[in-house]
Amino acid sequence: MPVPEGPLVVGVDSSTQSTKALVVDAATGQIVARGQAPHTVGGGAGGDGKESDPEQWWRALAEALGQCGAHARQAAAISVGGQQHGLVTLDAAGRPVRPALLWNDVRSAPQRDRLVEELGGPAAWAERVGSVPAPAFTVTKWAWLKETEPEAARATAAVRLPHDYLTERLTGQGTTDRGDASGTGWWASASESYDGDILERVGLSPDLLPRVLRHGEAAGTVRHLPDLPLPDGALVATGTGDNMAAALGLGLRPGQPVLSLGTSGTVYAVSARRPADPTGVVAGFADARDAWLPLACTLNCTLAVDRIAALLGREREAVEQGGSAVLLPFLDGERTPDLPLASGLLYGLRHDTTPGQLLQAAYDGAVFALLTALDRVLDADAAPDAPLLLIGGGAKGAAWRETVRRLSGRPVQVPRAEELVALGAAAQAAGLLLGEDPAAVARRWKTAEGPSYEPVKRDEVALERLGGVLSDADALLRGSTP
Ligand SMILES: Nc1ncnc2c1ncn2[C@@H]1O[C@H](COP(=O)(O)OP(=O)(O)O)[C@@H](O)[C@H]1O
Ligand SMILES: O=C(CO)[C@@H](O)[C@H](O)COP(=O)(O)O
Repeated sequence: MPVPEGPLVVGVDSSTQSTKALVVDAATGQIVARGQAPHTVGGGAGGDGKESDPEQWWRALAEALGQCGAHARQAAAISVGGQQHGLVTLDAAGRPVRPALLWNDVRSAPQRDRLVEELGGPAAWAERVGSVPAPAFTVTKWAWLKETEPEAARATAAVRLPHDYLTERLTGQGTTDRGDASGTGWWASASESYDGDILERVGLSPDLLPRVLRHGEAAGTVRHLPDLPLPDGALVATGTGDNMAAALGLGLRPGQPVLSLGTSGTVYAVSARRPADPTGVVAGFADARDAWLPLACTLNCTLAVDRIAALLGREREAVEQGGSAVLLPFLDGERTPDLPLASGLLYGLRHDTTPGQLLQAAYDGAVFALLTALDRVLDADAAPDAPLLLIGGGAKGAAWRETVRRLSGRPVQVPRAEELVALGAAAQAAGLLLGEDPAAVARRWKTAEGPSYEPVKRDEVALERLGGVLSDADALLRGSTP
């Protein structure tokens, strides 16, 4: 391995399933060391939620950094990208009051419906906040907590997002950034500030929230932390949500579409225009710089398809083409389309349907849900033939890639760099350290380079079949019948 040229920086991705840490040479983008440690997601008291212990994220960070050996101790700057939306409630001593409610916990669907109506409906939310909240959004989770666990809400002295929690443990300062703040539902994109009226409606004092840093500001420096292999005094960048970090990590320019296949499926692009989609399909996030990140997200992506592969007793690549089965893999309810109470649906079985075709149908269902949002995400700046940048753990799989090609009809590019969230965080840390634009840092590191795949003819028959089943099964998918 070549000797690093520049100062070393650390980029962290604290996502749903694990923490990944990279030590990167700020001059060249070369990955000098990496570490990864898993997280546990539990169902909460009733078993129907999605919760994780923030303390475990901290321990996972220590473990992942520990795996980076001496290199982490030489880092001059660090930044943390984290799963978006999660509600972290801390007591006066900074300890979690209860496990964090994660982005894919849909128990706050009734509170979401009420909040949308109270504020004047979807169009009013889109205009003011930039997004019509899904039950993913922090504001709906806080409303759920106030209603369902009032003692926990009363004991809360600070409210944080996952990346804020980790950043604060590094620096001792309560901070966040505009990218991740834009997924709370109480940060209004129209005014680029916390919305006092929304906070009042859900009974949350702004004093409990972190300060929103501007792009390029430092969150602080690493304080003395004996359990973490980082040097005291290293610079800490703002950090951001994982999708915003990946956009930085790709050095994304406006109009370049990204499809990310991880626990969540996401489709997004950077835009110079503030998004405000009244249908609620597109969340109008801010990016981690000064632009915007219109994004649509599904709850059921790689984990759901892996689960179906396991049920069928097949390897994830053991797909077969053909047949007429349709599988909507909405195992966790769904966000795109907005069906929080849905469960998975299988239709179109015949005597000759094979297990491999059923697995392919699960891939089709997951990719179809994401692609329905692609045109809404892209604005007038987007070239219709721009390649889809395929990232996330699923991008390593041929079955995912071929499904995306067949159902999108677009060229696909798969960046060789695998950990784009952690790389984006590293680029943010390098940008802070060197006084450079983090997206320019990532472009200098050539993170988006990788094999390109020509477009293939779009499989209109499969798309039509999927769309037909989705609309015919609407009543079933909207109901709570398991
Ligand atoms: N070689 C592979 N082929 C296809 N999918 C893979 C491969 N390796 C990992 N994955 C998928 O990647 C997913 C994790 O992706 P990742 O982007 O790390 O998720 P997250 O950031 O949500 O925790 C796993 O659920 C797994 O299905
Ligand atoms: O909710 C969203 C985006 O709005 C998700 O994309 C989360 O940010 C979780 O990300 P992963 O753990 O799947 O990376």
